Amino acid sequence: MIVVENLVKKYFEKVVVDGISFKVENGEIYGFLGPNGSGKSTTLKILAGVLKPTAGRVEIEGIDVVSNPVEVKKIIGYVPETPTLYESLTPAELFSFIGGIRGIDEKILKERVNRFVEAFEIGKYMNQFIGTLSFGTKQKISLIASFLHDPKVIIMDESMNGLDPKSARILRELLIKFRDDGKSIIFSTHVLPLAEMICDRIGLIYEGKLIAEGTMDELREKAQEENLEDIFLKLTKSKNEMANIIQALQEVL
Ligand SMILES: Nc1ncnc2c1ncn2[C@@H]1O[C@H](COP(=O)(O)OP(=O)(O)OP(=O)(O)O)[C@@H](O)[C@H]1O
Repeated sequence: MIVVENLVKKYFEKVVVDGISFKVENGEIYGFLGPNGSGKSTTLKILAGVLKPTAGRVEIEGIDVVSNPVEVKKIIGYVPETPTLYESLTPAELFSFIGGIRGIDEKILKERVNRFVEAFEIGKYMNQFIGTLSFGTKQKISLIASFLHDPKVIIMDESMNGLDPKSARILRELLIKFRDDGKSIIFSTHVLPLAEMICDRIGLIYEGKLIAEGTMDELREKAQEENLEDIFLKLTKSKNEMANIIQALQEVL
């Protein structure tokens, strides 16, 4: 379970996360949506213990992220927006290294690696330097690296980016399985149909504030719109601007 209370992050004097609170239960997929620059990555980095908050509290499975970052890292799988991997290792070496530092039993590690490598079809790259691989392949390696220790809590920042349709589908099915296993999952995405399809609840962040939260039905009720794209545009006050912007573009093009 993830509990976020009155979270604030300032960069110098600029407030980019402005007192947000939410929970992600066990066995729940929570979609974290918002326009560019609204504070999603910053929030997810704080949840993952990568960044310190200016104020507020985050607990993961009852453990405070700020005072116990090492304990928290044992139980979370964090997939950053841009894969940050050791470019001079091969995927095989990276997974073995992760198995070592995470203390994963060798037999279990081998089984998990084989299963994920097969699912994401990266077998042919296992002995190639990560630095030479495509963005999408690095993204798959980053996902596998974050799942190998079977984390209770999964935090993913735009992790569908770069994945081909088959791998995106595999990841979607995997997230549903993780939810059914009782894990807490939070992910940010701009792929609204994906969020609409698999999220139990969605939080909408705008200029650092959580402006709406709920199930799809609750969001439909709040925005008086049917699909998530219209809900998103209405609640982020973009809907009325769109017609003017498109009109202005048509005049110059
Ligand atoms: N290291 C930093 N120093 C100063 N400002 C930063 C820093 N990192 C992020 N910001 C600012 O914080 C705000 C929120 O950024 P963040 O990356 O969290 O947004 P986001 O919602 O994830 O956006 P996107 O959808 O484009 O990925 C932005 O205005 C960004 O410029």
